[in-house]
Amino acid sequence: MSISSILRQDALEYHAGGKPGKIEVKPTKSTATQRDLSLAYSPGVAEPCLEIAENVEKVYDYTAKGNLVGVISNGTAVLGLGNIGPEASKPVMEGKGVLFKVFSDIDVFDIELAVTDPDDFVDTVARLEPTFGGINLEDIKSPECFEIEEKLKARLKIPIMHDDQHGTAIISSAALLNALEIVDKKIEETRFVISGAGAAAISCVKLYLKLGARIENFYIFDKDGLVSEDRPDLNRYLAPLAGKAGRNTSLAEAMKGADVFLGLSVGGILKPEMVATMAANPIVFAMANPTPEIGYEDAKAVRDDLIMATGRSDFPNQVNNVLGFPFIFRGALDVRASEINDEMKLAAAKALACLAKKPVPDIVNLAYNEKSLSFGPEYIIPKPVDPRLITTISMAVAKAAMESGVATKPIKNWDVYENQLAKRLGLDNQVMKFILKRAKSNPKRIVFAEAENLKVLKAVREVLDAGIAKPILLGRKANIDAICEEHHIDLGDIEIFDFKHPDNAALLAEFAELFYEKRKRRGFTKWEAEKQVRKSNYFAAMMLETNRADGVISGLTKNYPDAIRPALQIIGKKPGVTKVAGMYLLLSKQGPLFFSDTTINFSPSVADIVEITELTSEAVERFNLKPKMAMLSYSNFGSADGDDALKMRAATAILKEKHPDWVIEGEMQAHLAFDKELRQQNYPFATLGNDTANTLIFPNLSSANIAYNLLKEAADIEYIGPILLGLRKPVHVLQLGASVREIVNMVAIAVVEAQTV
Ligand SMILES: NC(=O)C1=CN([C@@H]2O[C@H](COP(=O)(O)OP(=O)(O)OC[C@H]3O[C@@H](n4cnc5c(N)ncnc54)[C@H](OP(=O)(O)O)[C@@H]3O)[C@@H](O)[C@H]2O)C=CC1
Ligand SMILES: CC(=O)C(=O)O
Ligand SMILES: [Mg+2]
Repeated sequence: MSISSILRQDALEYHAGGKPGKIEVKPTKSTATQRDLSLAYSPGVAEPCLEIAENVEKVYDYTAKGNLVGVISNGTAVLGLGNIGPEASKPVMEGKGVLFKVFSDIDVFDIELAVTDPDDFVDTVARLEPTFGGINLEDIKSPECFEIEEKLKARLKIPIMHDDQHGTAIISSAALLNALEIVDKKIEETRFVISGAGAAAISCVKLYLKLGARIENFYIFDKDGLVSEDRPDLNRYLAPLAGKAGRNTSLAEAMKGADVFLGLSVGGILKPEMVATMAANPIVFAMANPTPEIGYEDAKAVRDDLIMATGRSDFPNQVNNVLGFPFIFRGALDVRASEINDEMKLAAAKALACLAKKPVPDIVNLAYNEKSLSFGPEYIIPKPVDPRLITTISMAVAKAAMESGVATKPIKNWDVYENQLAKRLGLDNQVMKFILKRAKSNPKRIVFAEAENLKVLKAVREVLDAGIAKPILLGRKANIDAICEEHHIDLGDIEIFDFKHPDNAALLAEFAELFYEKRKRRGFTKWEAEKQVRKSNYFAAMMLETNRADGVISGLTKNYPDAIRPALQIIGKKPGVTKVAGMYLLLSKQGPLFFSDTTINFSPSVADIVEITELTSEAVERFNLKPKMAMLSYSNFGSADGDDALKMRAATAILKEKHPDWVIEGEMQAHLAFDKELRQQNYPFATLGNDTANTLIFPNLSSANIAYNLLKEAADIEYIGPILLGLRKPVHVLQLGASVREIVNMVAIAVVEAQTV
């Protein structure tokens, strides 16, 4: 498998385009004014300098050191490309910087050193200790890399890790343990063939031995052949790993009957005919980059019982140290660990292996264009884009650092730490966490009107795992079971209601009668009523109406007006309410934003706006938030007199009078809802006061709908909705194509609503 010429051109253009390279330095403080500059530099900068001079630990308070990692190489073993020199290694080191940033929010200076002598290398790096919170050594050839790491660890008090050794060992161990579990083999009895006897390979072998593998079961090859006792050239790192088989044993011979092949050498050296001779259910990790020892498809073509992994992202099972280093360093930096020790490495490997067995978040399936990743031969290890990696691995590493006594700044509150980690990737979602917690405190019966659907069934599994509701599924049992079986979804003994089954004829008749009573003066005949309640979303609404369920989730496969109709016809509005409306929640970086009415009322009157705002305020409070409402328009506090401006002005006046304690202001342009300074300068009377709005009320459906759709697409903001307001009991209609996560969120919202009905 070679890199195609198109890809080569793409890669070169990618790196050369715009500003050459992949990273830049960005200030984190305001530099807009002369005053800012005086603080950032002279004279202000002298103050933190003096503080640090007095107490060197304060460098963590006043500089970027605590979040800064040096990625340092001399270019002697760059990927599988060999000794190509420090300049040629720079794209890889910049790349590593990018991965540190996007996966764990760690800042990196990449440093390429023109030095190969181990002692010179150590002296140079040791002198950088004041700059960095941690040091990631990268792509340094063996055996020098071992000596370099050992000496630096002895000299420095910040965490240091040679990633090609330990990152690779940790990640491949997690994948190996899971693969062995799938093929039901014991590591003690597993026979390994290792291609490569360098930094990565030696470290992997050592960790596998710690996990229970036996040294006599290893056949390790380098350029000169088998690492065997009869070789006089073995260095002090390799000699203890030498086997008894003669040095002339070939790779092909060793592969016969082998259980595991691990490639950490160069591309293309493993032949399909060798894979063909391996033991039953063989495992091949061809991890050389960018070209693996054998291509994924070439290996799979000769063995259909093979579990195959590579270091690349374009095939299943990417076993690459990117799954480790960002999160290992995150955990180590956060507890200000003095080193990265074996306990921390093993904790990372175990956490990673466990995570692969948990249900895969939708966002990961989406990223890989997969319908349903789940633990098995094609998914032995989580994907690098999995948003749970940061919390799972970093917390495990931080805990292990504390337990092994190397943490100088222990974590005091793990919930707070978990939130901080999630926030680093913009995953902070306090609002939904609150709703999920509240739902769990008193789970309600939620009926899923469209249960013969993969996404719904996956959501139901998550709902069961989270304990937020008692799901009832409407659909044919055989169909639901078939989908679950195909996608390895275990729903246990969940209630499945095959409502059209002859056994349920009496219930259907009862519902038809009730529906007829409700709608006979709205033109429905008995025959039509019987027909309607045989539709799943009518049946679900009937279950809710007759207290056989506490909430309904429907709509995923229907169009919105069709899906909402049964709720309006059967459940109807709350007493005293004349309007039903739809609200969206956007989880913006600044915090949650509620938009209303995005879904139902085309051109609401002043009275309608008042009612919609009241319903919205009540719903926002259910999220444990105080509504701070901006009544939006194109005019500011009477600056224009168009119909919509007048409408929002009048509605604001009524609401202010009715609810004097509310935080509500208007009419105003959308930016004023967020720009406190501008508002205070020009409209100091505006009672949003020192706050920014969290609830936006729009003058009509077009503006609300356009605004939230624009934001969610252009600004890539996660959203939840539409949340129906004004119904007597909780019914929520999903948007066509809603994701599993959105469905789960809607269930939680329905449960919390049902708790207060
Ligand atoms: N997927 C992942 O996460 C990772 C993958 N890797 C990959 O592993 C490989 C090795 O990296 P690293 O250990 O850092 O580098 P090293 O230079 O330390 O080791 C390379 C090893 O490969 C051996 N080798 C080279 N050519 C052959 C050959 N034809 N047959 C058998 N052995 C050979 C070398 O033998 P000799 O000692 O005789 O020179 C050496 O032992 C690279 O391809 C790298 O991309 C590395 C880290 C992580
Ligand atoms: C992934 C990595 O570090 C390597 O291939 O060298
Ligand atoms: Mg590397």
